Amino acid sequence: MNAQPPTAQADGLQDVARALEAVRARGPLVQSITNYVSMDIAANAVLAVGASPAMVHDPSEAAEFAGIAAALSVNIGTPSPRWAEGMAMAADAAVAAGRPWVLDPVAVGATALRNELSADLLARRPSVIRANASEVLALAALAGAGARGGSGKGVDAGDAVEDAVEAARALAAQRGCVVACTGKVDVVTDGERMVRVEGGSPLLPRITAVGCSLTAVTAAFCAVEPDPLAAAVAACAVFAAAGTRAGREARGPGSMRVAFLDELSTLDAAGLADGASVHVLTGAAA
Ligand SMILES: Nc1ncnc2c1ncn2[C@@H]1O[C@H](COP(=O)(O)OP(=O)(O)OP(=O)(O)O)[C@@H](O)[C@H]1O
Ligand SMILES: Cc1ncsc1CCO
Ligand SMILES: [Mg+2]
Repeated sequence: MNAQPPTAQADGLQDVARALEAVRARGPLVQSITNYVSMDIAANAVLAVGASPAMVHDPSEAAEFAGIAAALSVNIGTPSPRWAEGMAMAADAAVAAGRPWVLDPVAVGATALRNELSADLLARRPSVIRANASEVLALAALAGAGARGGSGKGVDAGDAVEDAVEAARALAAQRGCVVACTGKVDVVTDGERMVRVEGGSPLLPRITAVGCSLTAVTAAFCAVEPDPLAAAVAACAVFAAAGTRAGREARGPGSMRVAFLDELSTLDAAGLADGASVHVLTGAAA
């Protein structure tokens, strides 16, 4: 392990600002297979950062669409056997086309269907896994990456990110992917490098599907940034900054949801520096 002191925050945030500019300049087409709860906010978050969302899940078209999308996001939040078929076909088509895809294993650990589906999708080589701490612990245990399992309450986390950092690192190393473990702080790792992103607001987990939206936005960043660790850090930092800034004005979850989408759409380098910080814990960021 290549231990280094935390780098200057500004360096990491400059990379984030460049990645955000690239998303806005290129407007990548992002396919999302996501749960019924999240469809609206996830599509709006992808639009707000400057990409084009398309919610395409049915097995009759999911693989065909993955061939034209720049990146794919797969969220298992409201699963069924038919949706699972579409997820597997789309993931395989994305990999065959050399496109990145991001997995969100919602409430893995809660039911046999979610465990089987998550294990199946994990074998299809996601570029990034974006999950809360309880989901990271559960998925790592399922994958035999040495964790104790999670204490989630359905789709909500019951564990702190700090307690899932080693599971995230082990899972990423075992699978050769990036794990973005989110919560009060976010930790992003590829098994060697580890980056912590700070910011956000306690109002964020009081709005449903903000994590699902972050998963879809992570796919948008993966479409323009070839390093999936840098892409996941950028998505987390953009959410952290927009969350911090929206949280200052919001009166509760309702106005927060609106303010958060507005902040996402207007965020610039100054807003990033105002609302988020990026700390490289181990390994080179670039
Ligand atoms: N207490 C908090 N303070 C600041 N930011 C937070 C807090 N909790 C979550 N966040 C932020 O909210 C976003 C969603 O992360 P979270 O871990 O809550 O996802 P999740 O549990 O998968 O959510 P969902 O399943 O409802 O979509 C991330 O950007 C994360 O940093
Ligand atoms: C509330 C809820 N139930 C299934 S998915 C979802 C969205 C947050 O994960
Ligand atoms: Mg979630």
